[in-house]
Amino acid sequence: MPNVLVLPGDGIGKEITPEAVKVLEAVLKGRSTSLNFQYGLIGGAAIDEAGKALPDETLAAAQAADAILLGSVGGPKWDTLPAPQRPELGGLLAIRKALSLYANIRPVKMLPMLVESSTLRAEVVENVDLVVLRELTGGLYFGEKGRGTNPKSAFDTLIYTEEEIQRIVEMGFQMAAKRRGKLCSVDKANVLESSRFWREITVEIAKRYPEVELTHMYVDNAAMQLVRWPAQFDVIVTENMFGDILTDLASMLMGSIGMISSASLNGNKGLYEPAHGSAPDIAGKNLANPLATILSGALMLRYSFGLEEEAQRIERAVERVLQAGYRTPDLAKSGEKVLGTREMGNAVVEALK
Ligand SMILES: NC(=O)C1=CN([C@@H]2O[C@H](COP(=O)(O)OP(=O)(O)OC[C@H]3O[C@@H](n4cnc5c(N)ncnc54)[C@H](O)[C@@H]3O)[C@@H](O)[C@H]2O)C=CC1
Ligand SMILES: CC(C)CC(=O)C(=O)O
Ligand SMILES: [Mg+2]
Repeated sequence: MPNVLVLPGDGIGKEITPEAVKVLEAVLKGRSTSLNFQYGLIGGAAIDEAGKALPDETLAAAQAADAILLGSVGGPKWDTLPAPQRPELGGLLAIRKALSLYANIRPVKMLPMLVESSTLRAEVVENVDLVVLRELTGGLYFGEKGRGTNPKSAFDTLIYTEEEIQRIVEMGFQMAAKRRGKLCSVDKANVLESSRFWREITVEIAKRYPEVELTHMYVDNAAMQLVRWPAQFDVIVTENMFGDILTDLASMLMGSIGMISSASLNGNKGLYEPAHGSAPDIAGKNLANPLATILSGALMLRYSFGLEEEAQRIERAVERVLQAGYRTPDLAKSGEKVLGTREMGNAVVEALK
C-alpha cells in the first residue's frame, strides 16, 4: 500500500489537509489501491514541538514516502526568527530542495460556474485554461543572500545552472506538446543576465520541438497580459519567484487563491500543496477554502499513482459542488450557499457518490 506523508503545517494548513485526506479516502474506497496516511511536522508547528522547521524525522519520512500532501507554513508567531530558521525557508523551501522538487505545476483553469466569482469581467476569464510551470529549487529564492556593513546593505542572488534551466524548460516543451502546443517562456532578459542565459537555452531546446510554438515574454508584460487576455496562454515556464508572483495573480482569474492546486515534482516523486499560504487572518475559523488542497490530492493520484480516473472523479465532484451553488466565503456572491471548510470537504465526498 503506498504511503502518503501528510504535513499539515500551520494556520489553515491544519484545516484544509484533513478535507483532502477525507476526499482521497472516499474516492479510493472499494478500489484496488488504497493509501496509507502518515503524519509529520513542518513549519511553525515543527519549531514549537521539535525545535526545527524541518525535523530530521520529517525529512526521513518524506524521503521514504510515495507522495507528500502539504498544507501551508508560516505565521506571525515565527516571523521574527532568523530567516534560515523560519517556517518558509527552514521548512518549506528546505523540503523542496532536499527532495529536488524542481518542477512546480500550477493549473489555472476557469470553471464556468465560477466566472462570476472572478474580479475580472466574464469575457476576460471564460476559456482560460493555462498551466504555470514554475522552477522550484533554484533562482532568486535559493541564491546566496546576506547582509553587508559599511554601507549597511542586503543582497539576494538569482543564479541558475545550465542543467537547472534545461530540465524545467524541457518539461515545459513536453507539457505544451501534449496540450495546445504553445509555450511562453517568461523572463526579464532585457535586464537580467540569468534571463538571457535562460532564453539562450530555451531557444536551443525549441529546435527539438518544432510542433511547439515558443514565445518569450518579459515578466512585467506577462503580469499585464494575464489580466488583459489570459486565454492567450497555454503553458508558461518561468523562474521561481516570477512563477510565485504570477500564480497568486492568476488565482483571481479563477475567483480565489483558494482554488489553485499544485504539484511539486521530481520524476514521480511528488509533494502536493495548494498555492496559497497559511492565511493567519482566517485560520482556526472553519472559513478556508479547502478546494485547492482537495484538487492537489487529485494531482497526487494523477502524477504519483497514475490513477487518472480517480483524479478526474475528484475534479468532477468539485465541479458538481460548485455547480450546485455551494461556496466557501472567499468565492461566495449573494444568493449562493455558504459552507465552512469541513462542510465543503463533506460536500465533495457526497458528490463523489
Ligand atoms: N506554501 C506556503 O506554505 C506559503 C506560506 N506563506 C506564508 O503564509 C503566511 C501568510 O501569507 P500571506 O501573504 O497572507 O498569503 P496567504 O496566501 O496565506 O493569504 C493571502 C490572502 O488570501 C486568503 N486565503 C489564502 N488561502 C485561502 C483559502 N484557502 N481560502 C480562503 N482564503 C484564503 C487569506 O485569508 C489572505 O487574505 C505567511 O507566513 C507566509 O510566509 C505564504 C505563501 C505560501
Ligand atoms: C514560502 C514561499 C516561497 C511559498 C510561496 O509563496 C509559494 O510557494 O507559492
Ligand atoms: Mg506563493
